[in-house]
Amino acid sequence: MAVVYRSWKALTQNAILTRSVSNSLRLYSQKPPAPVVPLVNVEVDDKSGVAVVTLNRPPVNSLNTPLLTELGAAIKNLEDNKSRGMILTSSSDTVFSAGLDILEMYNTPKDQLSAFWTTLQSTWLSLYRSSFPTVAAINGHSPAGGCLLALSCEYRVMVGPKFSIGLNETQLGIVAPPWFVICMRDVIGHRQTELALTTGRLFSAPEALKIGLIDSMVSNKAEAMAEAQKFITQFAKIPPLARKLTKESVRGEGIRYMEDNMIDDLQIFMDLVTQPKIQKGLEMYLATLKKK
Ligand SMILES: CCCCCCCCCCC/C=C/C(=O)SCCNC(=O)CCNC(=O)[C@H](O)C(C)(C)COP(=O)(O)OP(=O)(O)OC[C@H]1O[C@@H](n2cnc3c(N)ncnc32)[C@H](O)[C@@H]1OP(=O)(O)O
Repeated sequence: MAVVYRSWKALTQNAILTRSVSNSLRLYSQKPPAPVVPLVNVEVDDKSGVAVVTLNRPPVNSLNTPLLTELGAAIKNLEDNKSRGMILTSSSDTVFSAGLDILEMYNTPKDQLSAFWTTLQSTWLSLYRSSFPTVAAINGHSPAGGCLLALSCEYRVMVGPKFSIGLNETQLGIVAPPWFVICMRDVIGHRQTELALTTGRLFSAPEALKIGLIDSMVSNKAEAMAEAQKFITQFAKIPPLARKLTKESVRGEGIRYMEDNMIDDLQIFMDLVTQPKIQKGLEMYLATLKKK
């Protein structure tokens, strides 16, 4: 028995030695690890104290769990540091955000699907109810979840005329949840929301301006950033607590909806999105996106 033990031990030690030599050799032959690039960049202007939060997930800033987690953490950090304001924009020249990452909803294990949706819920809530002023500088297309992010800010400046924005969920055979609807309705009103959402319409920037979906149209990102700064500057003389409580009061319906219905909302999402018919629809939509 002792002999067997000794030889087994020798064998394992030998294996450890061989492994560590080959690991070292592998280390020498490997390229250095790629730097970890943040999915969300935050730059705070020293003078104004305004933070520019840039979505940075090429090619289209589709919102997956890691991106939403980073965005949520960035907002919490600004909240903790009593930020003067936040401008949300994109590192892409043509896309603000392509909305939710469809790959997070297609053929996804239930635990991941649930983590994805709860991350979206909590990140959305922290953006929607943030105590500091928020502006979306929409420097590219902004469908569905991208439009939701923009709607959740207090002011929208969009680069036009060629980019589009809207809640196009019905065109994909899915349904914009009630909190998406509340955001849209609070910005463009009940009638326009019903028309826009039932048809899944995407609006060009001039059309969006006409119905009040965006507040301003500019011709490039620099102009968008300047106008966003200007919007935030007007709050310099407003007492922050009065501002925060007023914002919470105006946005009370959306905030309460999420606080009271987080679990039901998750359950409805899971039930709906895992239906074979919806999965087939998402598969076909992904295929059309890839074929373009
Ligand atoms: C009663 C209550 C019920 C509640 C039930 C809830 C039910 C679920 C609710 C879910 C709500 C969903 C919200 C969403 O946001 S769904 C996503 C909708 N998004 C879109 O429709 C936009 C799709 N994308 C585009 O239209 C274009 O990509 C865009 C105009 C944004 C940019 O065009 P561009 O030509 O610049 O880029 P490409 O189209 O070539 O795309 C590049 C690659 O990116 C991939 N892609 C694009 N969009 C997405 C996406 N949203 N998710 C994942 N991947 C995406 C695209 O396939 C290309 O990939 P490849 O490079 O691999 O080909």
